[in-house]
Amino acid sequence: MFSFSTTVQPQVTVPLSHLINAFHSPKTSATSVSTASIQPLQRDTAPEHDVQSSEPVLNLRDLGFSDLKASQLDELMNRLLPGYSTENKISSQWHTSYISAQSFFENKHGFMDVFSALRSSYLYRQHPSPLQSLCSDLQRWPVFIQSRGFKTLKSRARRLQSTSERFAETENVSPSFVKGLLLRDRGSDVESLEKLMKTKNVPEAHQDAFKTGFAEGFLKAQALTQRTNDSLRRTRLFLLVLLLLGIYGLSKTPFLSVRFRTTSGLDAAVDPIQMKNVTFEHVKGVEEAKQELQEVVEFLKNPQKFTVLGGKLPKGILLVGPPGTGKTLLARAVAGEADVPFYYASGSEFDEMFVGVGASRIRNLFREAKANAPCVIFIDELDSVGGKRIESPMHPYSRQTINQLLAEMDGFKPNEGVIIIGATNFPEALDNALIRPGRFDMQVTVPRPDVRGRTEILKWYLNKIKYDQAIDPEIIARGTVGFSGAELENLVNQAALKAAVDGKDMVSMKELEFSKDKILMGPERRSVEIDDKNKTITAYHESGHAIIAYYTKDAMPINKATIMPRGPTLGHVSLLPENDRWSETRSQLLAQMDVSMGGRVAEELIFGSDHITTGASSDFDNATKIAKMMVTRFGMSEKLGVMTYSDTAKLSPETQSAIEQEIRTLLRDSYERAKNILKIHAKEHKNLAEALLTYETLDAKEIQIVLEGKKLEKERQEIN
Ligand SMILES: Nc1ncnc2c1ncn2[C@@H]1O[C@H](COP(=O)(O)OP(=O)(O)OP(=O)(O)O)[C@@H](O)[C@H]1O
Ligand SMILES: [Zn+2]
Repeated sequence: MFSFSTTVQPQVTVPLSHLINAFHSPKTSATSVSTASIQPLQRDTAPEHDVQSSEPVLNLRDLGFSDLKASQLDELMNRLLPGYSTENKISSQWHTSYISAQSFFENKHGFMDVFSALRSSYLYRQHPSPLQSLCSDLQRWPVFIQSRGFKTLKSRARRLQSTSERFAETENVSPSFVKGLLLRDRGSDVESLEKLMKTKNVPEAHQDAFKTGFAEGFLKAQALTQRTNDSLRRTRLFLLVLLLLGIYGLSKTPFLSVRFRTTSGLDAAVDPIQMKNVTFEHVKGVEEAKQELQEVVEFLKNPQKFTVLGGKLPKGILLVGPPGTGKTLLARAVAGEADVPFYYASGSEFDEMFVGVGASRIRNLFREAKANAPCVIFIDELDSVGGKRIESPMHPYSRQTINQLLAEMDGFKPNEGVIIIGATNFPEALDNALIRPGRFDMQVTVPRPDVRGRTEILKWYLNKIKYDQAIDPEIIARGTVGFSGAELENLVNQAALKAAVDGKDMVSMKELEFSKDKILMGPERRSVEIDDKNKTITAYHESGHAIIAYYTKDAMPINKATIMPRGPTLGHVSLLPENDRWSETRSQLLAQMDVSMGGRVAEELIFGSDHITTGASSDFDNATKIAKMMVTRFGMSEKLGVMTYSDTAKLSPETQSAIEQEIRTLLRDSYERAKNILKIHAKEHKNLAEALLTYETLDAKEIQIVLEGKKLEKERQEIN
């Protein structure tokens, strides 16, 4: 029998795909409750990594949690996966615990917070590999804390809980291991926050915002924490705080009229929020959605006339899309465009432990709204009230709540002028009754913005700060495939922070690139001493990637090369797709593989095969992933033909080995191609590596100058 105790070291693995599935599509599970599973495994029975399924596994032991006590482990799991509970554990060799997918969704922001903290934590640097793959999977998620001005008090409280409190209340509340995890070198900063709040006389009402801002700022501008010079730090901190307050103020101004709805108690007052100031103008890069909603606006402006003329409208509209893409903003804009009241509710508010509370809140909400029609009712996180998890023990009264919602929706006529807008990330999770005609029967998709949308969003947020006119937002947009509106907003904010910290009076391309890299790769590590030998190896390694990218026809254009350590990496080369790529050609895929190979090939050619380093492991991961996809999914292997092989574990041993053989061949050929190019361009390779050693970072133009054999005139970067 295995039990959690201080002597046995439990190895906890969380199959990432479970989490991601739980997050993205609860329909993968037929049952109503369970989806995500956490499996604390006995060490000697558990494989290091789940090779069979080849899915990325977050191995907590690898993360440095090897000496956790049972209680600490539970505490940690609770933080990572709210809803995880010890009681659920089955006492068998394989402990399995299920958490409700629902509670997982509801806490998604908290969950993200933990990961963003993890990502910027020292652990990331200490144990890069598992976290790295985790983070790259999370890249398409909002892996940082979003600052939003207009969620309910409840969700704001939740956010506070998950960010600033963790920092601010370290002394007594957080168990010490969490402190070690999240606050490794921040102890003194937390103190200075308290001090600062006292000395600056921050008014009570602003303290929370101040704290959140502070904590967020810290996660974001982590470079600060590594300064050693105390007085320097204090000035910078002060600047940072000023800036945060500035940003806070800015974000408040257009929405001054927002009032938060309180939701405690049965008869909670329902206050409409007048959305005069938010219009479609404020929502960028979602043109189709805006067009579809235009009709709704017309209707709200004059419901009677609209219906007399024969216009037909659904009562409910479902906005579907990933987090942070602007669903809430769009709903507000609909109300704002039509100049009608906006009632905000979050699905999770209706989810109550007590009989009738959720249902009565819904009743109140609709009563108020109908009395003030025309108006918009917005229900955020609709899936958490209208999900399929009927009769689950975790949510005993949800059926009642759904029924009430259905009854209310059926209970008024289309021409009464009430429009209900629901938002969800997972339409599949919704109860079928909700999406029947006469209810939420219109779906509007709010996708992640494409390159044009991203450019617009960046421009929009840049216009709120001081920036260098030479900035080309499109370049940043091209390098941020998959970012949501909220993420782009954060990118601009971080750039502004960085500029303030560096004492600049405006944001330039440099700060934008900086914050993009930081979001994608973790903070810079200027303080890390890297000896000359390693620097030289890194310079040749990175130049290797760059040379291959430069001289391979179908490779993406180079954006930048650097040997500045960042996150777990010692340097990197970034490439920019010319457009968002919806599909890729065989030769583009091969080019990507070749570029990945460039680093190791360079090490081998320059320093000899005895001196190759471990630095190429993620390059090989990349190349292998591509090769595997080509063979098993894209039908790009002659030997295996145009067939897809999804579950490789279930294939016959012969097929498995044929696949492996093909992948190996693809990789070997790629390696040879890269070697060939580097041999031909040995001179350029050397020049580029030397330029990197001198200047540390080179942009696309500078790389071109070096490779064309011209002289590079550039200010030497100071490396401290
Ligand atoms: N398309 C966009 N244009 C401008 N700003 C945007 C856009 N998308 C997101 N944002 C910014 O990000 C913030 C968060 O977006 P919002 O809350 O509307 O997203 P959401 O889709 O409702 O997310 P969630 O599903 O997490 O609730 C907005 O307040 C806005 O500042
Ligand atoms: Zn590399």
